[in-house]
Amino acid sequence: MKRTTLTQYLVEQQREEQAVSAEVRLLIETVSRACKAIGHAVSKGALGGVLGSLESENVQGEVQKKLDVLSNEILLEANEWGGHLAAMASEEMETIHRIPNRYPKGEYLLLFDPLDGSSNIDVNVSIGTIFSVLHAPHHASGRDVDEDDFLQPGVRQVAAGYAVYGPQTMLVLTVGTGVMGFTLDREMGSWVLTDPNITIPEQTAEFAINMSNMRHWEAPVKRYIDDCLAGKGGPLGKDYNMRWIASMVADVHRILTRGGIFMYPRDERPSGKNGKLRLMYEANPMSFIVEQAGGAAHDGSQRILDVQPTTLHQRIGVVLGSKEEVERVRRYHTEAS
Ligand SMILES: O=P(O)(O)OC[C@H]1O[C@](O)(COP(=O)(O)O)[C@@H](O)[C@@H]1O
Ligand SMILES: [Mg+2]
Ligand SMILES: [Mg+2]
Repeated sequence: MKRTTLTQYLVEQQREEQAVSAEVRLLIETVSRACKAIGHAVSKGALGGVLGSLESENVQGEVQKKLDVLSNEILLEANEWGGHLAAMASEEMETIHRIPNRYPKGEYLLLFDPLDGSSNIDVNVSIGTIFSVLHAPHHASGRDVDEDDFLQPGVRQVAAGYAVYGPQTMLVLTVGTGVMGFTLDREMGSWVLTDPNITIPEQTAEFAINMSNMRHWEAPVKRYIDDCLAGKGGPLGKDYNMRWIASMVADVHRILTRGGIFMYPRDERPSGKNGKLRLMYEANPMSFIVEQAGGAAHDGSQRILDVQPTTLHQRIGVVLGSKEEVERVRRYHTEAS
């Protein structure tokens, strides 16, 4: 069987499809190498001394796990010299990280959630890394990048992807020409294309939501989940199944594989009115991937990829997955307004 590696796929996207520049190709390869290193650390668990929490908190006031910080360092270090970057931004860093002493200035910006699903680290459940690539606006002018340069809507993403550290380590990637899944061949150390042209089935009978927040949800979300729970005899006319892993990467990966709807909606708590997930390095890359796989993503009203960010770490409600169900939730919101 002919094996296509990530490198071969990217070269083909560069030369034949002109979907990526040589710089983006190298950048993705660098990120994918960092993900291999993170996956390696994850797999060592207690033997590598990587489990548990630190004393520190990140910018969102969340206690940092050792692996949050280690993964952030691995990504920073790999990309400091390996890519054509002007700057990086991360869930774990308050401000942007400029690439020092580069001339000409790098053309791209990299954003990442170095370790997604932190609550699952110590219990040996799938976790991941999410990343997004943007152009650095005005890079030709030679001026230093600032935080405002990152505040671009998700439609401008040049590439997005995630690595999932589960029973298999996989990298799922889009450069705007569909979604490709690569599995890490640990013996060879290479990412092998195992899931070409991933598409999400339009219809589904599976939902993913943290039900413990039900009492805080807005009415349209409650209506949708009530309809799902009503099953065959209810308005949707079918029995639904539910899954919640509590790692966005793993939940979205399941949806890409077998369809479904994923929701972390904004809710009526003061702390929930803007949602929980982060727009720039969780919602945007995942929405780009989901749309490229034929699905849809909105925040309850607006398409996520059209949202104009105002701050680097802003949160947003997320509804994504199989088109028909995602559109149904949007309709429920419209009918309620
Ligand atoms: O614990 P909850 O409220 O169900 O939240 C789970 C969600 O939080 C997250 O873990 C947040 O990501 P981080 O671990 O990167 O902070 C998502 O991956 C997941 O969808
Ligand atoms: Mg996350
Ligand atoms: Mg994280």
